[in-house]
Amino acid sequence: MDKNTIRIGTRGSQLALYQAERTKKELSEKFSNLSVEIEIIKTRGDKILDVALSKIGDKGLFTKEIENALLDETVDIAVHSLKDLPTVLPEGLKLGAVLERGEYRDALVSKDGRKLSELTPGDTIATSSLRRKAALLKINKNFNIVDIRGNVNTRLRKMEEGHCDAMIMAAAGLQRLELDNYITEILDPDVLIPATSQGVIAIESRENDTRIDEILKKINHNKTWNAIEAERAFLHTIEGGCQVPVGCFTRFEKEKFTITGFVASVDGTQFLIDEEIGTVENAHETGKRLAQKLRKKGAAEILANIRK
Ligand SMILES: NCc1[nH]cc(CCC(=O)O)c1CC(=O)O
Repeated sequence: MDKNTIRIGTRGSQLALYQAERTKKELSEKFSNLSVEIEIIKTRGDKILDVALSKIGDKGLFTKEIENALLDETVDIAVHSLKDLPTVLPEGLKLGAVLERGEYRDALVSKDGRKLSELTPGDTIATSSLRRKAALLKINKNFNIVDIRGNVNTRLRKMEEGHCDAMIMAAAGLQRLELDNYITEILDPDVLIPATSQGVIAIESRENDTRIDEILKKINHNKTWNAIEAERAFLHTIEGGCQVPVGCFTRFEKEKFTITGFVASVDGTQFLIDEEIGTVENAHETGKRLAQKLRKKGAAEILANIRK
């Protein structure tokens, strides 16, 4: 293996390619004689386009084939949207680094420019995320929520064709594709708490690959790392994946941060929310504590009912 080359494994979607290119740029800026190559790998999630994500119920749907390439040493690192990466990674792999977090909130994209507060029960709002669905139904139980799949461009086209009046997407995804002009409204966490790790680009690497560890150390963003340590510990302890209505976000104030998390029933009628304050030294424990707090309030029962 040429020690001046680093091969990035990524999905071929426009968003994934943007993220891989961003990583390549950061690597090239820090290591001028490193040759960075991008390898596109197709995943099962790219092939199944007609089933709601929450119904496939398969962790690592968008990551498994890429992780196998990492383990086979066909590639050296893999770039993902962190929110698509399960909290437990396959044996032999680890989270190597994260890039500075971008916009972490969700965005409303509506066909005629109306904001969320201007939408009425007759309007159809598309999202395939149970987290977004629960939060919308909590705001108005009569909203008509429908599923939608496909990449960002496909979704925008579906809306134009009449599939829905509005939809919710991660603002970061739209921004990365330079589609921010479609954003009608950025939704603050008091309206919709984002997904764990939303807006974070992650680099997965092999355990015990010291050459890669040395490289990744230089591009890792520490503050983002601390935030996602807390958020992923929360998600792991609550035992939520992308198949359950769970979310959290972290705000920093100097050395301290506050993590706010929620667990809800799919219809939004049960909605538990709480927060914890932590420091960078105990980020993991803080996230875990928040999950335990919500479990005491009944989070486990809410989630067990959804999984039934
Ligand atoms: N689940 C798909 C996915 N994974 C990452 C992003 C956007 C980028 C990010 O959140 O980091 C999206 C699109 C969306 O949720 O609208």
